[in-house]
Amino acid sequence: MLDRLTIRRPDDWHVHLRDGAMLKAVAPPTARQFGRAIVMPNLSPPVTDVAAAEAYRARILAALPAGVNFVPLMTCYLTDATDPAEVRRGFESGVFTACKLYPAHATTNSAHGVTSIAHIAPVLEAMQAIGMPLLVHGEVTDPAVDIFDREAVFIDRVLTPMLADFPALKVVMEHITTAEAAAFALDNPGGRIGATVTPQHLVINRNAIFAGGLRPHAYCLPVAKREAHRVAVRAAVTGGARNIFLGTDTAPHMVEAKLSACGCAGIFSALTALELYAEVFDQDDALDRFEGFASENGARFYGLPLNEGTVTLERAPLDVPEQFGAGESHVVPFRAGETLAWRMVD
Ligand SMILES: NC(=O)N[C@@H](CC(=O)O)C(=O)O
Ligand SMILES: [Zn+2]
Ligand SMILES: [Zn+2]
Repeated sequence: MLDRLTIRRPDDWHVHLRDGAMLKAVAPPTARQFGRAIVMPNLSPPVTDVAAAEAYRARILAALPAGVNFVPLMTCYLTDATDPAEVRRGFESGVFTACKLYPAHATTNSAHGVTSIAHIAPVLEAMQAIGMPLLVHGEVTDPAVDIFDREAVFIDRVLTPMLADFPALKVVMEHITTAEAAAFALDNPGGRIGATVTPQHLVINRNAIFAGGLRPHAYCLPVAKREAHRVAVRAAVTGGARNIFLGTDTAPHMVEAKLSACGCAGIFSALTALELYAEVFDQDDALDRFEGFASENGARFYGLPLNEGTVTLERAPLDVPEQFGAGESHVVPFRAGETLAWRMVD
């Protein structure tokens, strides 16, 4: 039995670092585990231009301890009014790595998101011309569509026509949760379609949200689906699909915002991200495929060099803290109070 695993330094291709005091708290754990991270732009106000992204990047770097080797990769939040010239300038100057499509009102801080793909057609034209990836929160917002069907319906109604209209556009299906999304990624291995998968969607199904009572800490978007979907997504990940990569979607919210009559969506996993995934690969007898998922597939999709250096994990119990941050106002991590089977060796 393998008890120690050394892999190339991994990247997290979907992270929410927030801002202010929260940024100072959550940036160091992500930087401890990962060489780079795609930083989501859904601040309020959102990061919609080059100047805002440069300023945010500087705040992220300032939140890290001296000497930490971590590169935040910035994204541009698309709105109906995004200027294609600004997107192009940001990408060509190395500030923007990608653009993020939030359908308006699909998730946290998406009120300024896109109301129709037609409104961003000139932006998508520019992006496909320069090879800039589009990162998609892939859920429709039509209130007539059941919340558990919103991802699958998005593939049919939005993603498929968009890929036909912009035949060279590279797209990452973020935080996939369904058999339909996993199949779509597996059917499109050619380098045009990528997908990220969170730790929670490999571990929990929708029962976790209602286990003995309402469980706000198991609530994120896209919401966890029924067991057959978890199994399908997990099989694609631990089966070694080369266009599926690590993206935690670590999304911290203060406990009072989670435990509310209208609780926020988001699960915080940054403290133990690698350990959560390692446990999944180990359970599926797929530890030999963990490095591809964590450290290679994403970089290859984005056309970035693989990281130098390594991280090591060992098979040893790791207690997930009950809370992150002292006092009444804190963040509750994913699987708080549980013991994981792997731990990163510093
Ligand atoms: N995943 C979540 O449930 N929440 C994210 C937004 C997102 O990634 O959709 C957040 O910013 O809190
Ligand atoms: Zn999202
Ligand atoms: Zn997210």
